[in-house]
Amino acid sequence: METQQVIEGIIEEIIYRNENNGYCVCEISMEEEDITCVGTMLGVSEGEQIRAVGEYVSHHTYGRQFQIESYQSFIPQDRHSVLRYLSSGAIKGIGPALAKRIVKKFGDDSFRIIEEEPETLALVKGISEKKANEVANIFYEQREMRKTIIFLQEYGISLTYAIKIYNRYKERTMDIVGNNPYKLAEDIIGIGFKTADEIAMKMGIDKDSVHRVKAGIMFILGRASLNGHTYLPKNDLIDKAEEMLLVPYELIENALIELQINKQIISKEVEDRVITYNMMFYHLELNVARKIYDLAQFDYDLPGNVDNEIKVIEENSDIVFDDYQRQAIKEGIKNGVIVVTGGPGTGKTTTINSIIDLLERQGLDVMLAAPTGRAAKRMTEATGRQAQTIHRLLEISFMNSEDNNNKFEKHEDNPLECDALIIDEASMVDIVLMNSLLKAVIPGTRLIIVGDKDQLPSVGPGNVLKDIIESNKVKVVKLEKIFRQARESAIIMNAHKINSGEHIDLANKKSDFFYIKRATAGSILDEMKTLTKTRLPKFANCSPFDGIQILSPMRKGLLGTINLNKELQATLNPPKKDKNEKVFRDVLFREGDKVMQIKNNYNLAWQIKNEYNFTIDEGVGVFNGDIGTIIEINQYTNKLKVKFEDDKVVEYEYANLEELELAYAVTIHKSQGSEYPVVVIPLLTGPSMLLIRNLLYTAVTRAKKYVVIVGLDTTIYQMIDNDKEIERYSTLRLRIQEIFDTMNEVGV
Ligand SMILES: Nc1ncnc2c1ncn2[C@@H]1O[C@H](COP(=O)(O)OP(=O)(O)OP(=O)(O)O)[C@@H](O)[C@H]1O
Repeated sequence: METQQVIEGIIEEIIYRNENNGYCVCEISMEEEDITCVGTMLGVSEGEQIRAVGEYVSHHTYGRQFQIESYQSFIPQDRHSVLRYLSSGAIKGIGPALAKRIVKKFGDDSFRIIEEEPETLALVKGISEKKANEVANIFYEQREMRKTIIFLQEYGISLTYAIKIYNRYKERTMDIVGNNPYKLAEDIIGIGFKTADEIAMKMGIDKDSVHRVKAGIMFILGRASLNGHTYLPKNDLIDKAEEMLLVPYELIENALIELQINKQIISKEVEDRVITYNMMFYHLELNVARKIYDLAQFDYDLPGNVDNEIKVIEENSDIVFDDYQRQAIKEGIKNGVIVVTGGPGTGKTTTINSIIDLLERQGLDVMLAAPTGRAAKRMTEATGRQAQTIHRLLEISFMNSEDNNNKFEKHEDNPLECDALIIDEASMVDIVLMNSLLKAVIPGTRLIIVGDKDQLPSVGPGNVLKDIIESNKVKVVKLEKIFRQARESAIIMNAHKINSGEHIDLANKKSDFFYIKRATAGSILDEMKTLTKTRLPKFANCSPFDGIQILSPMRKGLLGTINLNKELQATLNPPKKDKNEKVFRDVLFREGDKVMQIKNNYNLAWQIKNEYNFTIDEGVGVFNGDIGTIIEINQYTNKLKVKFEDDKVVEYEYANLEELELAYAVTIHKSQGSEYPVVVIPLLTGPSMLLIRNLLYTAVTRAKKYVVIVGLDTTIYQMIDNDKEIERYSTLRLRIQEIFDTMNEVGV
């Protein structure tokens, strides 16, 4: 492989340019040869002199090229280049004929004249004074842009980001960044506090700068939200800020005051302690609480013959509802908001189906949605009606990645048109999504929230389902009975035992729940390989690419997902001559690999093609937890194609590979809301905060047909005994209580 080199030359021709992202292909003439260069170059023009750093690469069609990583461009000096530059159209209003006349008159001095004495330009035939000034302005702007890009690169900012930054701030860039580089962390997606801090340190900005401390505090609150919290106790926040920023306490206090004045954060006293929110999360909780209150104010009449109708349903389905189910059905019809919660096999789906039946018999419109594609698909199958993801229900609009707003077409001004909305797998809904959802639900719509409160909370911030239940302000029906059919499943029975802290019987081999004792990480790894490669595919009639899923409590360690994926990739999809590969950061992707999308991307386009390669459906949006297979890695287009379930094919630019992970093994956290025919769980040791009951409960309840646990029984029992939950800082419960109490007091 050739290494980095520096080239210098004149841009002879711009062959292609994408004005949005700055991608450019051009011909550069150097002393000894002409070379095609590709890379990100903003606003360069023919005739400019360029000094670029990069490497020579070989393109399958175009041959040897120079791939530019960073560059500086200079205003041309010699007559030929000046003419070339001015003729290229780089300066609007000057074409080849005028360019010739300018150069004829001023020669090498042309640029100095344009810049310093634009009025003199008017001496050239065909240039009015007005035009001369316009030319001077454009020239000035281009010079500023060039200077800005060089300025940003000097602080180690890559070209791609330099261009993003310039496009955002334009001629104010140097002022803004020079004054407060931390602004970049606020405004530019992809630049976080750490990068901004590095830039600031290179600029010699004082470690004690208030901008730095404020940005650091916002970063810590942002990181907390990634861990599921909507706030941090103020003392915690201060400790973390002191530790990370290494600045005195008073500076942090001052920054907190400034942030509060600017309404970026808010501190509140709650139950004898002061807590601090990023203002956005505070408002999200308030809005959600308010909307739940508004919806709950509606009471609906039960149809007079409701008991008869329930009886008909019972006769048709050959079951008798238990008291809680009957209560849930009636309350679901009567109330503005209701939560139906229960573990696996307790009859949630059966209950929802009856609610839908009864509502539809009254001529009412019912909509169904769930937080993930997989959960929505299951809901569709279980109810026989179309369920959608919440994102699709709210009609995701094309989202500019620079602008996080306006994600959904449905909101308060364009609400969902239905009489009842049923949300399944509600434990996965975070505060951000709940807020977006409730914005689109108008009072007068019944909201029926269904979920298992004992599952792990949502990946995103908040503890929405539990908080709503624990507020005690909204009607909640807990289903507890495990029905006969479900009782036959050891998976379901063991899940309930685990949830109530009871030790499970690991000796029973004749069921759908298996335990294989292995005492070392190495032997567990070996077992994982044989299980997924041969034993389970034969036994369960499905493959690790489609049906068998390994779920690990953690990412790190020999039995963490990172290592398991490496090992299983080598076993299940070993290297082959005709299989292309791509290394991205530390991960090697290979054609044939099983992968998972790890964030919601509303813009990513997908297509479904038929056997003749005609597109039969297309759309946008690939979501966290979607699993697929890599079908192509193209070294020349720098793209990787994944086929997801439902045959949706998605093309990833290499730069977006951070959205994909290998998925032979995924963390239990990531498996929430998904179900797989066969779940294999390695359990040996791990950080004690991960060896907890509801993690095991969530893992086991992901399996439809078989669970196989490989490891140590002592670890399994340790998890069952450990009913600690990972703490989530959230105050939605309090906000709901507050609003109901306040409104009741004022007699609304
Ligand atoms: N009242 C009842 N009498 C008899 N069987 C019932 C009753 N209610 C539900 N069942 C049966 O119990 C089983 C589990 O019910 P259902 O699928 O509704 O539960 P669930 O809570 O949705 O389960 P999961 O969360 O695992 O999907 C089903 O086979 C269903 O037919």
